[in-house]
Amino acid sequence: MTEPAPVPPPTPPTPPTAATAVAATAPPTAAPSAPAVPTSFTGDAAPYRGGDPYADYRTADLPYTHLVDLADRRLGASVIAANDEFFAERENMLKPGPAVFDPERFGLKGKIMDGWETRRRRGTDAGRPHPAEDDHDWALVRLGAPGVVRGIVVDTAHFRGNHPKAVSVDGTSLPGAPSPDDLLADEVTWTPLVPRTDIGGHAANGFAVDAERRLTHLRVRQHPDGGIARLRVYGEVAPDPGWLAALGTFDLVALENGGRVEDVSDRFYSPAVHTIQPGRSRRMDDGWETRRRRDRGHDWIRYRLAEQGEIRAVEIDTAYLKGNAAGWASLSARDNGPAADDWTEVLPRTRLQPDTNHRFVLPAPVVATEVRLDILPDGGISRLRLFGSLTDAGAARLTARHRRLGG
Ligand SMILES: NC(=O)NC(NC(N)=O)C(=O)[O-]
Repeated sequence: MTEPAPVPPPTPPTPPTAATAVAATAPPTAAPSAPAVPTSFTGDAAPYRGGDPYADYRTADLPYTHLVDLADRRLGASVIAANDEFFAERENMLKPGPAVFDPERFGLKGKIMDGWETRRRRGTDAGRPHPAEDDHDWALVRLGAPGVVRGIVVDTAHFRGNHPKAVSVDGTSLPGAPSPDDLLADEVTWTPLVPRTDIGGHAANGFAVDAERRLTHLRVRQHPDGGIARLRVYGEVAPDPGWLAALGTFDLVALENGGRVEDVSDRFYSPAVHTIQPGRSRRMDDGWETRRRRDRGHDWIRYRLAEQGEIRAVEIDTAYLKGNAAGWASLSARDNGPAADDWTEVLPRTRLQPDTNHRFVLPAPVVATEVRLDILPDGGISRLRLFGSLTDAGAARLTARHRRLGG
């Protein structure tokens, strides 16, 4: 079976976040660029003058936004501590979707901002009213899954005169579930990901990251103070091979286990990566939904497994897709090798029901590194689960990668 021709991604109709804005136009297989290079945004944005607050938002196409956001709250990321959050809570930084701005909303402490915002720093006395050169605010972020960071977006949407002058970001890797105090201890070594760099207000400030290490936590600093609307940390999940070996059978395509979406026919309503997120979908936009097709084609997603695995059981869930669930689905698999283009059908075209989890035991285990889901003719699914275990070769490669990344 030959792979269907991809349908080009559409232009999103509404003003999006930095992350979704660039995701919609980024090439799906672009390689990350090497050194940490800031975007060109610096300085204040103009004061808000009414109308669409995103009209003068500054953003750019960034080559790493097709990767998974390791700081996605839905993957389990959390801002576990910050030294100050006087004006706005640190947790806002990891919310999915664009930051919201309502010019009329004020609370008892000031303007309600959809981001993490600290108070204004002051100097020591009347003769030195300005903050010292090294004064800064910090927040500690636990990644949703340990991984290698390829790019970071510090989104200052709506922070026009109160964004930080500069930011810096460092990463570390600690086992287990370290507390904020554990992370703040002197002996923790931090790898610089983004050196202290001036950034712009009301802008998607993007940084390519060159750090070939498996990281579990980030330290975000704003110099000397200010507000950050959203933090996106793009990269590749690096699962713990010891954990996967202990589990034995697990979901080979789950994001948290190192599975990923390689390409997809349609990104119109929701990203295909939703189909491999943890847990069951909770509403329609938590799954993957395509446009209504008016041609004779069909939609599809191509996935890469955590490593070479043996798939034994499959779940295709259409939860919350009721009038728009895929009509039929089929699954094909291929294994890396000389004939890597040969797809083998492992689940024949099968009728799907709306809002239903469908379970299939495969007649024989299927060894694969990639899987393609075809849905006919269009519509959506909420989750795909591919249960099985790693082959010996897959487990060995994963262990070697883990060691290479300092795990
Ligand atoms: N207009 C403001 O946003 N002012 C202050 N911030 C909030 N959130 O009120 C400040 O000092 O940056």
